[in-house]
Amino acid sequence: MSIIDVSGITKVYRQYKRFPGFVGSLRSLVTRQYTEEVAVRNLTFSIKEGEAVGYLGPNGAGKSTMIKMMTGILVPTSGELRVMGVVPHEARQRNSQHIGVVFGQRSQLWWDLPVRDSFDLHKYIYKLSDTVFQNNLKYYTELLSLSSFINRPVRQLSLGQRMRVEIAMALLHDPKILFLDEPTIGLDVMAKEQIREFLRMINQEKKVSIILTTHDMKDIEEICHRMIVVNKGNMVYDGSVEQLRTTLGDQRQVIIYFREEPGLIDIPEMKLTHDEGLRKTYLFEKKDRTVFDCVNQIASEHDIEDATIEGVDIDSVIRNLYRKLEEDELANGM
Ligand SMILES: Nc1ncnc2c1ncn2[C@@H]1O[C@H](COP(=O)(O)OP(=O)(O)OP(=O)(O)O)[C@@H](O)[C@H]1O
Repeated sequence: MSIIDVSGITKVYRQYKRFPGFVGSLRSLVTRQYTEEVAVRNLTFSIKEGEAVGYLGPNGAGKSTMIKMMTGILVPTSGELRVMGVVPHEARQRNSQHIGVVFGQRSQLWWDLPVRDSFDLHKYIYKLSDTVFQNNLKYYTELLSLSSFINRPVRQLSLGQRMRVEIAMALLHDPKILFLDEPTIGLDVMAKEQIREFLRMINQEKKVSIILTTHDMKDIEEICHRMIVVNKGNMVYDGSVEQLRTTLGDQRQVIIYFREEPGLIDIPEMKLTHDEGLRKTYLFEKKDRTVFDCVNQIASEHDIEDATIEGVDIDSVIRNLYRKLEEDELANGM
C-alpha cells in the first residue's frame, strides 16, 4: 500500500527583484519584477508503507523543497501530492498526526527549556494520552540514551545529544512516516552510527517509513533500500544502490603508484579522477577491454611500483553519477 503519492509535482520559487536605497525600495514595491526558479520539476513517485528511502542530489537539487511540500510547509505550484491520503498543505494538522519531522539544521526544541519540558509540550500539542506519552517517553529515553541530560536545557546539549532528542520528539506521537532532512550533518562518526542504528531499528521493527535527505552515502547504505536521486529539480534515478551500480556498468577504481610522472594516459576506458603526483586514481569503465588488459598496457609503457583494483564504493557510484550528469549538461550546452 502506498503512503505517499507524488504526481507531476512542480515547485517554482518567485523572487522579487530589489532595487537598492530608499527610492529603490519604493520602486521594488511598484514594479514587482521577479525571477523564477524551478526547484522541483514535474516529479512523480510513490512510497510504500515500511519503506526507507534516501532522497539524494547535489546542492540545490530540490531535496529540502520536496520534503517541505510533503510535510505541508510549502505549497506546490502544480501537481498532486498526498500523504496517507491527505493533501499536506490543505490539512497541516491532520498531516502532522501521521508524520514526524527532523531538520538537522533547524531545531524544533525550546532552547531554554529542559528537554523534558519540550516533551511535555509535545504531549499537549498532539493531545497524547498519559499512557501513550509515558510509554513512548520511556521507550525512546532508553533506546536513545537520553536519561543523563533529560533535565538539562536544550542549549547545553551537544549536537549529537540534541539530534537524539529531536528524533525522540518526532516519534513521540507514533507517526507512520518519519521525514529527516540531513539527520547526521555535523555529527562525529560514533554519533552518526548511533543514529543510523536507531533509524534502521525503528524502520525494521516498528515499521516506521523513513524518507531522508543526506549528503552522507553511509546513511543511505545503512538505512535505505531505495534511493531517489534528483538533480536541478528533475528525477535522475529511482531504485536500489545495486541497480545503480549495474546501470552505470562495470566500473572499477584503479590506483596506480608510478615511479615517475607518466604524463597523459590515453586509454578510453581509464579516466583520471584523482591526481596526487605519482599516486593516481582512475575510474575504469568497461568498453572493449578488461581492466587487467588496461593496467597491463600501462605497466608495459611506464615504470610502476604498485597497482590496486577495487570495485567502486557507494560514494564513488554517486560521484560518478553526478559527474555524468554534469558532462551531459555540458554536452547539451545547458
Ligand atoms: N525560499 C526560496 N526562495 C527562492 N529560491 C529558493 C528558496 N528555497 C530554495 N530555493 C532555490 O531552490 C533550489 C532548490 O533548493 P533546495 O533547498 O530544495 O535544494 P537542496 O537539494 O535541499 O539543496 P542542499 O543540498 O544545498 O540543501 C535552489 O536553487 C535554491 O536556491
